Amino acid sequence: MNPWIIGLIVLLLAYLVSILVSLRARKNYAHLPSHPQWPFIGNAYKIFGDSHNLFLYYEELSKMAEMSNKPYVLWAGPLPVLILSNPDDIKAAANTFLEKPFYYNFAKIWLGNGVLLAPGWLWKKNVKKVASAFIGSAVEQYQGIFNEQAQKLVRNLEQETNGDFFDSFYYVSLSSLETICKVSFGASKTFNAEKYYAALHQTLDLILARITNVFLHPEWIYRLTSGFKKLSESVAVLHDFTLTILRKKKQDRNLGKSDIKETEKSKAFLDLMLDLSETDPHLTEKQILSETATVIVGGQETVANTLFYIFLVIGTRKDVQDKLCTEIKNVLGDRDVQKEDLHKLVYCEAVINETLRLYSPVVGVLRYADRDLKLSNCTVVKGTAVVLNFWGAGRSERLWGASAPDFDPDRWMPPNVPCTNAHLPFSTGKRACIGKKYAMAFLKTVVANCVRNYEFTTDEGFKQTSFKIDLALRPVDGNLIKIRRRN
Ligand code: HEM
Repeated sequence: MNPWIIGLIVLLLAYLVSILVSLRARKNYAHLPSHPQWPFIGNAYKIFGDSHNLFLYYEELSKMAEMSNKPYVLWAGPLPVLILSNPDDIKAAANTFLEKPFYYNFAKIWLGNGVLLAPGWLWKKNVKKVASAFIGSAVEQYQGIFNEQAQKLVRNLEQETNGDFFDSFYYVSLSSLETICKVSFGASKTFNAEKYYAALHQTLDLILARITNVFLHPEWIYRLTSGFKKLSESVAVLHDFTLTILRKKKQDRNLGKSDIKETEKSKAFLDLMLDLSETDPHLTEKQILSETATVIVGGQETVANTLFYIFLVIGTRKDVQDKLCTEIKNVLGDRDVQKEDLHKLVYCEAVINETLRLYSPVVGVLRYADRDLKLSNCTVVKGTAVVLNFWGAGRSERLWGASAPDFDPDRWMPPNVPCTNAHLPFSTGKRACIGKKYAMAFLKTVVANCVRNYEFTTDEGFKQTSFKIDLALRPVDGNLIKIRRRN
């Protein structure tokens, strides 16, 4: 028989089998909003294209879910992906499902089995150890680093006070990277933030390029590409930084020396991991490398994006900057931020929360349903990939009222009662962010320092800007600000 005909029959049979396997899910999800399906690829045609196209689709499906108040279903070929936007559904799924779908594996070459990517059983073993470096009392010890870094950012921004519009992303990225690296590595002399940043961004870009190209998903194909070679090289740069510092620390420990100076108030994340590894055989050098890379990426990209959006939104609102200035003056005057000040910066917290509600850097996360779960409008069928849609929950007019699209920090101020149930930028449930306390303390410290030194103005283009989903939410354009020294 003609080999083409044999190939076609095999393909058809595979297609029929996949339809049969997914019959139960198809029946369960038949009443949910979706787009028309194409043979073989289902709705996957909706996610082809660039990261801007991906955002437009995400926005469209979020609106469909909002209007119907039901989950949206996407068929990635024969595989169902259920997008949950209702906070109760999101919470139920986040508390039930520990596993992550295979898409996360594309970052394993870099983050290994660190807590972000680890299978459920390993995550349970390690999460408390990693999280112990970011609980309240540990974060309080980093306040000196936060002040130092915020002041450095203020100094770096000085060169942009010539009245021209500029893109603040590089400045805030470097600042958040240096901060999380100081917390992770301690005061290492070998750390070069610019070199680390270049490798980090090349790594993120290459992983994203793979996620958005289904032809690169099979491992054996990807390994034949130049992208794989480049990714291996940039990951090697990142791992070498950590390994050099880790091995030096180990050497010093063996010699009974410590590189922790008397003046350093906090213990670096790596030192904490090394302490724990003395009694915990699971904390191998490889595992410590993965946990450190995870903490650095967790604490860098998200924090940088949040600061970037804060500067953009406050630049459109002089009244918000005036209120921030009054609060900063009343709580701090001209002095450094101390840990006792953080809870008093109430309006500053409202500005951060409102920015995160509208521009959550992580628009959604994925979980793998390893069992059935009953929700209000459907049953999640085992084998489904579930998206927890934080963007949809944060912008829902049903939950936040008609003013949901507006930037309004006052909705967080008493006596107003915000819909905290639908505010999920740090995720929720078992695998939620462990860095929230760190993030809020650092963000407040930077905002206080920057706003008391500069007045921000945003380019008009920002109001019309659209977004793209490049792992984190990024604007397509219109992302420029202007700063002026305050008297
Ligand atoms: C505004 C800042 C931040 C935002 C919006 C944010 C958001 C998130 C989200 C949505 C997740 C869940 C990811 C998933 O389920 O796939 C997550 C997890 C994580 N974040 Fe953050 N994060 C922020 C800051 C930080 C910081 C500062 C650190 C470290 C110091 C950090 C470390 C982590 C880690 C280690 C995880 C994995 C937790 C686990 O799976 O157990 N994050 N973050």
